[in-house]
Amino acid sequence: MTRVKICGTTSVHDAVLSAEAGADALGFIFAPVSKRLVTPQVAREASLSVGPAVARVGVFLNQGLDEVLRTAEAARMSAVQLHGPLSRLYVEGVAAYYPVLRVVRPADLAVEAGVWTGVSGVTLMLDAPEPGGGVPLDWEALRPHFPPGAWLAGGLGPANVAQAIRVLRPAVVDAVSRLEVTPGVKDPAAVRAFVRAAHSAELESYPQ
Ligand SMILES: O=C(O)c1ccccc1NCC(=O)[C@H](O)[C@H](O)COP(=O)(O)O
Repeated sequence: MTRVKICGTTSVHDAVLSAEAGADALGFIFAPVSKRLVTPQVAREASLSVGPAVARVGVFLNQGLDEVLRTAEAARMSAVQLHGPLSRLYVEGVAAYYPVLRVVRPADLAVEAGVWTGVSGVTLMLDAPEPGGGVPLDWEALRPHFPPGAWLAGGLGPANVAQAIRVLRPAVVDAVSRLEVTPGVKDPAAVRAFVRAAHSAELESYPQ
């Protein structure tokens, strides 16, 4: 079964809502540019409210190593998601402390898949060039380069997630903008429909 990450959690209420809907992971965005920015204090409270079976992913964009590690610790994150043009040394530095999702854009997928495949503690996540923008990717075109075990984001929602899963077979699907009533506030019906659609997607009928 494909697992689900619900990103852009900004309150205890929405953390519990996503967990009760069946989410496997919650994302907390600590990048100051985001409309879904959350404080480490609120993220910590939300993180502790969902129990140990739900992963908590701290999301960062071009932030200093020290800031990433301190924030992830303060917010009780279980993994860290890294966006931006970062050095291999930096990514490996974070991976020494937390499981890392290294986010790559479609144009860089083939090269980055080569760099990170087999590197312990680092998992590839494919996302649109503008994170949190709600724009879907061309899944068919990306299929030859999408590595087993990678995570998928970019314009996913209840209506298209099953098709994305059939084409790319990601380990985890991630979404935010199509699951909100307004940036940072979840739409309960959309969250539930997204988790249901992803968890029940059929893989057999799509040719590999
Ligand atoms: O969503 C944001 O505001 C954001 C800002 C800066 C860095 C990352 C951000 N989001 C990361 C995510 O994991 C989103 O869920 C992912 O980009 C998919 O977003 P969407 O296409 O809106 O579903």
